[in-house]
Amino acid sequence: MATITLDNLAHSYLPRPQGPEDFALKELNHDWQDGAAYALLGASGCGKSTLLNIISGLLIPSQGRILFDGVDVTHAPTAERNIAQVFQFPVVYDTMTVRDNLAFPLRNRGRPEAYVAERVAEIAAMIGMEHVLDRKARGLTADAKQKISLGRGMVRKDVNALLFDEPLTVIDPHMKWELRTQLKKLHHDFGHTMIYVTHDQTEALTFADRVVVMHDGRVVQIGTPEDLFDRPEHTFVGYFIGSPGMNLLPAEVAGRLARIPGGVTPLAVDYPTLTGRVQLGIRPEHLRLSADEGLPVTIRRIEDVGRHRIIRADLEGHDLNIIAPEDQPIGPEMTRAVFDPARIGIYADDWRVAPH
Ligand SMILES: Nc1ncnc2c1ncn2[C@@H]1O[C@H](COP(=O)(O)OP(=O)(O)OP(=O)(O)O)[C@@H](O)[C@H]1O
Repeated sequence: MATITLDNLAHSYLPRPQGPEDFALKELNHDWQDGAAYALLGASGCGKSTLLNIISGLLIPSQGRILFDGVDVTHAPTAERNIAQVFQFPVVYDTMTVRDNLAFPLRNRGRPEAYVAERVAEIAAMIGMEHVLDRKARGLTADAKQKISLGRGMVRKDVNALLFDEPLTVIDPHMKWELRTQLKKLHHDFGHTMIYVTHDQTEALTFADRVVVMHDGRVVQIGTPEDLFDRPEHTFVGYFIGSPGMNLLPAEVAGRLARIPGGVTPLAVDYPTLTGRVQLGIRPEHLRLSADEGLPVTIRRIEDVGRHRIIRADLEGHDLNIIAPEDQPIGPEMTRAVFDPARIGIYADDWRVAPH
């Protein structure tokens, strides 16, 4: 395993980039800690694959360096980086048996056959393919082939890092959950440095110790799933994480009060004088409906999603989502929304503002 350092890294696909907007990956400094499980999360086109390809050596960055345990590998080819990769679609040898496919990376490195057999058995059990080890890969479903790809990616214990690029796309939903749990267990048992690219927040939040959220070519926050939920550093994180995401309302902040559509709501802390576009952010979980306190809302729709209800409301022309417990009665007198002051975040030009 290795610590992977990104040093002033940036990438533009254009030969002569003029400004930040020409960079698919904007300047980034970060250490991926040895043995940690990271998810790289963001919407399509935000630069996830660009970053992963730089780490794996498929792409040479136009700026900065990448180091494995302090050694500069910026220009080293993939083969020299000692990493295992699993892609979105299966990469298997059709004419080989499942067993030989799984054994391939180990035999390639000249491991003794007894060790190969032991590891293949372990991995086959993990991906639930013990019973088809002697079948040829040809003719297996895409789902089964992708499990082989995952198994092949994980069979070596001595890699610097394991990189996954949306590896569960072709896997059926039930198996997805199972494989994600297995990957997490594998990480726990072997302590590989893992980087897992996805645009699916559930996948990222269940798999990773640390989630790296990317937006528009920039890393906007690196944190635990709890950090991302409790303290989104950027409005994109607030909006992208959560179901539904954080509510954002235009605001004017003075001391411990925020003026938002519908009136004034108290804040738990003082803020400095703010410039730029100021917004108040609050998660639907931290709002509650009331008959007599808070700001006036119009309820448009109530969705029952099992564990709780999502109330789609309107606050002076702005959407406001509120999550209410399933057992809370919602009568016609519940026409106000109460904001929990301790859970409000204030944002200026999309970045969270630290209170005084
Ligand atoms: N080879 C390329 N040449 C030019 N532009 C590219 C190339 N590859 C990616 N881009 C652009 O760089 C930006 C980031 O793309 P990237 O594939 O890294 O995003 P992503 O988050 O992985 O998206 P997806 O999930 O759709 O693969 C996009 O605007 C994309 O159009």
